[in-house]
Amino acid sequence: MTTPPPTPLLDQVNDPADLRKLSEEQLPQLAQELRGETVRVVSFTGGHLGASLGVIELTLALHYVFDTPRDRLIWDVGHQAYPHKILTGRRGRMLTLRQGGGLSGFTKRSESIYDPFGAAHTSTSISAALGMAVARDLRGEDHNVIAVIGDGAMSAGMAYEAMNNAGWMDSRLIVVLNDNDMSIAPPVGAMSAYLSRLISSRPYRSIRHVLSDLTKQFPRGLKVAARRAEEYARGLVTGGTLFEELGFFYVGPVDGHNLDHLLPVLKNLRADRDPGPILLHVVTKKGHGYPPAEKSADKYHGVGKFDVVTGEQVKPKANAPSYTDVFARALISEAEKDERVTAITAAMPAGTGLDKFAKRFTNRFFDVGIAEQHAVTFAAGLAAEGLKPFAAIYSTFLQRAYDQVMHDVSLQKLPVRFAIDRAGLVGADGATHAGAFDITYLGCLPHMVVMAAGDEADLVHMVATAAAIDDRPCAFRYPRGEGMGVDMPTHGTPLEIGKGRILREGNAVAILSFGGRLSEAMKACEELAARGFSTTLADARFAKPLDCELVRRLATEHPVLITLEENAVGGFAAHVMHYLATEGLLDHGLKLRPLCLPDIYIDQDKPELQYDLAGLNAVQIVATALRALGLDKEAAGAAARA
Ligand SMILES: Cc1ncc(C[n+]2csc(CCOP(=O)(O)OP(=O)(O)O)c2C)c(N)n1
Ligand SMILES: CC(=O)[C@@H](O)[C@H](O)COP(=O)(O)O
Ligand SMILES: [Mg+2]
Repeated sequence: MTTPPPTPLLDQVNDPADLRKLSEEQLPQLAQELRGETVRVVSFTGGHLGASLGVIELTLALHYVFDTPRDRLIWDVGHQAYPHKILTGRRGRMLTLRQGGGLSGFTKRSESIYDPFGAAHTSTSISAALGMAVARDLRGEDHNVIAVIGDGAMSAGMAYEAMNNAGWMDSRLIVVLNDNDMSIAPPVGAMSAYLSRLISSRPYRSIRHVLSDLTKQFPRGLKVAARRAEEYARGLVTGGTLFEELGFFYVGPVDGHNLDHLLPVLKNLRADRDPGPILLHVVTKKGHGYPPAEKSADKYHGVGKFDVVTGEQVKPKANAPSYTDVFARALISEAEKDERVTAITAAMPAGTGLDKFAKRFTNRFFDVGIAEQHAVTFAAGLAAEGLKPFAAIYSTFLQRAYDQVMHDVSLQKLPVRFAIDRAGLVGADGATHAGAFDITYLGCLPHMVVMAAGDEADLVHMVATAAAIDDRPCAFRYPRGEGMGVDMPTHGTPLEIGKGRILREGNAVAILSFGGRLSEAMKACEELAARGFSTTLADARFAKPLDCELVRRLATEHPVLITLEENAVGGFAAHVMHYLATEGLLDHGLKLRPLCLPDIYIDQDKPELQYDLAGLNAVQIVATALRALGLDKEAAGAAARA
């Protein structure tokens, strides 16, 4: 390990109050130290490096000028908040970032008073900031509220809903648009093109111009009125920027890496007491100041551990293809057979594997931006016209689009196929990104077929099944990470709808698994067999329609039935229990044990440890079975050996 470069200024900064003791002349050096420290930390922990490197100067300038935490600073997503964490008393814990018991990879209210609002899903910051600004006004207080939102996050409906509301209200609010011309992938959409035009039509101002503009700009009301009068007089009725038309006072674009520009602008915004929202357009570069990040296509959006000198990332050797890759390949194969197959992502082309689909079928691939709600209804429109849309959306992000799934898809029985990646616990991203609820929120919708892949081969068949289901919507879920290493089929074959499969037969215990815990269920069966208990293992494949015949058989032929799923209470087990109760199959002594995610939010950790906490690993399945068989002592012993 090389010795980290000295950080004499950063060492003096435990919190923003220390930062404000430094002179402005010292800030460029501090920025350099902060950048080096951010790179160093993430080289050990992995994480969202590129976004953080892009806001080093902005973070320094905001904390230097504003009186945080009294002034509220809200980072959209929170994935760019590593330098903010370093400056706000968390430097000593940075090496625990994204690890069990450590710092979250996002902003989190319970972590620091400098995190006034938690995040991880995009585009919430302006709404939250407006709420805080209005609360301040109602209380008669006078602090500032600042939201920092990226250009990618600006593509989501929620950001526009918030601007629409803010522009109409009188609350004093500062929105910093951090425009690095990147989302996770290159940004898409008309708004992105508009921002580029805005920047090229208004090149950076020299410091002399910035200052003189700002002096002229305040008080804002007068400036706006004067400019409007002049525009109307000259017949320029097209108005100002889109933001101005929405009621914001637009300032910029400003070079977000130039402290000589940022500081005076921010000081002016701090001094401004006029009502209404301001939008400061700051232009930055994702990955700025770290050459390997600047050169890479994704600007080091999300990285594993890496070598600081070369930038080379440590990629653990894969033992099996990832579910995401299997899905992408299977979908391409379906698209080769049927030209109606189309694919939609909401700004996650690489994460969902659809970047591969995009290369092969450019015209049938749609990246709609960070806009899950639109993605779903757009898919509904495609389906209404007879196409076969696959909306590939992470389980956690599909939560955004619930009404669209219900109202636009399920109610109209439109055959949209939901490819739900990141089902279950996801590791380092923690609770915000866990796919914990989709079986519940999809399983209760009429018409919806809900499948979960027990292994990667079955995922191939589920893609084929989804392509074949053309009279109603369906969803298939699969976890983050590698498959089980099973033999892969050469092509997908549609499954019989609502039919599960039996993988091994026994008589003491039945395990009915739905989805990605199948491998743990298999291990549990081996362990139970070693203890002399024969187990039936079934893979339900469908939560809806449920394989009632299979459930009935398992319930009537075994004294103990365990259901297993990576979803919260109210998911697969609820369907099984509902059926059993309705049919009177719980009236004769069956010991039913539903194993699902507990009713808590599980923070970041290694997935296997998260599942330990959730009680969904093989040892806990075995302990559950032994307890149900009345072998409490053995169960305790089995659990203790974990
Ligand atoms: C609702 C939602 N959809 C998708 C994501 C995944 N995601 C995280 S960051 C990001 C890109 C954000 O781009 P931008 O706001 O420009 O920030 P940058 O990374 O460029 O700083 C995306 C798509 C998410 N966190 N939340
Ligand atoms: C911040 C964010 O929401 C994404 O970058 C997310 O962390 C990606 O997760 P995966 O690594 O599972 O694609
Ligand atoms: Mg961006």
